Amino acid sequence: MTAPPRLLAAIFDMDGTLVDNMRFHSEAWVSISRRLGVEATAERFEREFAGKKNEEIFPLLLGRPVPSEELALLALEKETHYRTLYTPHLALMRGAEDFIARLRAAEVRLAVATASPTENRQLVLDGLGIRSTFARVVGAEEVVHGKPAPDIFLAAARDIGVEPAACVVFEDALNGIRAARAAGMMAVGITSTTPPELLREAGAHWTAPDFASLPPELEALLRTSPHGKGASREDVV
Ligand SMILES: O=P(O)(O)OC[C@H]1O[C@@H](O)[C@H](O)[C@@H](O)[C@@H]1O
Repeated sequence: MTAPPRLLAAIFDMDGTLVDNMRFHSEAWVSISRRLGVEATAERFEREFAGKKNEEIFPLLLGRPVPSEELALLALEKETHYRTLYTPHLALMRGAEDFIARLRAAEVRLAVATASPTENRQLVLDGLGIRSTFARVVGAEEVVHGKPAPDIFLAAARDIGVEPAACVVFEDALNGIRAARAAGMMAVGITSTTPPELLREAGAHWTAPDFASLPPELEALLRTSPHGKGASREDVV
């Protein structure tokens, strides 16, 4: 890869990245699929649907267009079930607090770009008291196309005033990694949900199990930030 001029912004996916919650989403998806009489596995949600918007997932799941009123009811049912399952487990991903503090100290701009709807964002970002950490939170309803379209990451970068090539995205979903690459950003695959080799195949430059075990290349990248200690471009390649 060609090294970016600097690291100026970090854009975080929320579900599966800032928090380790994808198994609760999958459980809620499997449960609503069963009720609707559709065969669907947790793996299908994690590999094929994760990162897409609910209005994109339900028509794929049901194999037909879903009118907006029906869609709103289905989404409410799935998301309410997910929140009931996940709320007792609410916690930041391992190492996230320290890593975010380091990014802030390095004056890296921070944003969240998530396919999750408002109430899910409230649960995680307000529930953990981290919303004000981010200069911008872009949600599903603000873009027409969910991941793997680049729209949500481009919107985040635009709103925080950083060119895509100077942004690094942290993502756990294959669709999210593809979206980050389509946006022209660097991509780190967090392996909470998907094996590292699949994330790399989708385009992740690096992978890590969590924020406490980030690869050395990322440390070098951090040194190219406004208050980093100064790494040469070659260190990052
Ligand atoms: O973009 P994020 O934060 O990974 O959110 C994705 C999730 O958003 C949820 O609302 C969907 O129901 C999930 O199936 C989806 O995976």
